[in-house]
Amino acid sequence: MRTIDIPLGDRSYPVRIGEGLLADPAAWAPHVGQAPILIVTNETVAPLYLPAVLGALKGHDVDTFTMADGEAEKNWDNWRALIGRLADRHAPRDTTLVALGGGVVGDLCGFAAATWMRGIRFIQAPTTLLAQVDASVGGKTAINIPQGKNLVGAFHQPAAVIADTATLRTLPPREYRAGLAEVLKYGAICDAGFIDWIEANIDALRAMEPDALAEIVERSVRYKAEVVGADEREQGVRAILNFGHTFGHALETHTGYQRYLHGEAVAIGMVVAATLSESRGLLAPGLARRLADIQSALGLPVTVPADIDAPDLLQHMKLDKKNLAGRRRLVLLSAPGKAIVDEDSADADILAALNACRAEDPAA
Ligand SMILES: O=C(O)C(=O)C[C@@H](O)[C@H](O)[C@H](O)COP(=O)(O)O
Repeated sequence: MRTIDIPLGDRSYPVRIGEGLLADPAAWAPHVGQAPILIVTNETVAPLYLPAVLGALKGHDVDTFTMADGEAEKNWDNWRALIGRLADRHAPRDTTLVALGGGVVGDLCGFAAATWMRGIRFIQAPTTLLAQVDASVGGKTAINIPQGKNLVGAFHQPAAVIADTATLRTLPPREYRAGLAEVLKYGAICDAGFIDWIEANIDALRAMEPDALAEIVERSVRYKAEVVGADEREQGVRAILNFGHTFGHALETHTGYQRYLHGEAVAIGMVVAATLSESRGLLAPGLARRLADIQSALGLPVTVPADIDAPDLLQHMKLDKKNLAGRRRLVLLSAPGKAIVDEDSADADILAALNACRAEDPAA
């Protein structure tokens, strides 16, 4: 087991990464006391991993809350149902919530933890690649509303992250690929050498080779720990973690959270953001093409579909959380591995970048 600390003063916590952690009582023991535990999970994950977690937590007072699977479930109805369960069970303030699942479960469970009795303890037990490398770390919790992604939420740090890398072996291939988009994001914004590493290891990543998986989870968490440790509440540098997300969130919102997995939308968004960086003259030509080629090789989408109008996406971007004082703020690149926050892209620049990223083959 490897441990990476998220350095946040009295809100610091460990991210524990290893094979078989969910079933290991020793992985849980330091983070759960004698108070009640409510495990939040979904219908896909529950049959696979709930028995192991219940076994590891034997002797504790444990209840479970199981929701349906999918991004569209990160909504008011499930938040209300989860809060209702806590109320029905008279859950005291020392209750621990456990998010057992992907980013949707983690974000919704975290938001319930942030809001029940003004904030209770929770543990992230991420079972998808995307949640292990990104969503479970950093304390962003939220639900989606029809007007926009993650628009209702809170910063609420977990007490620990228990990332069992054995769970990645049961991931549907599409879910796994979606997680790779957030992995590549760290290369684009933090470390050009990581882009090189990913490019050189495409076959190993496609084959889900254990060493390659261990490398991407640990490296990604280290990049995220550094950024979150420097700026917990996104007052500055943390915004770079949003590279590709302004466009990705617009795609997700526009399609009702039904068409794309989050990582897929971010993959398209990263290509658009890199294309815009190049057309604005901020970034030397070539990286947008390179990111698109890597993503295509990893089985990720890279183009804006023909049936989605660029002005509609621009409209959704008005509610992006990075915007300040009526100014749109975008995360762009100035070099491979170097992100900047830009306030000067005009509507016309953005529309041109979106249209430049249309599929060359209209059937694609
Ligand atoms: O942790 C962050 O900060 C991020 O922006 C990471 C993103 O990859 C993640 O999808 C996050 O939940 C998006 O947050 P939002 O503030 O854009 O809703």
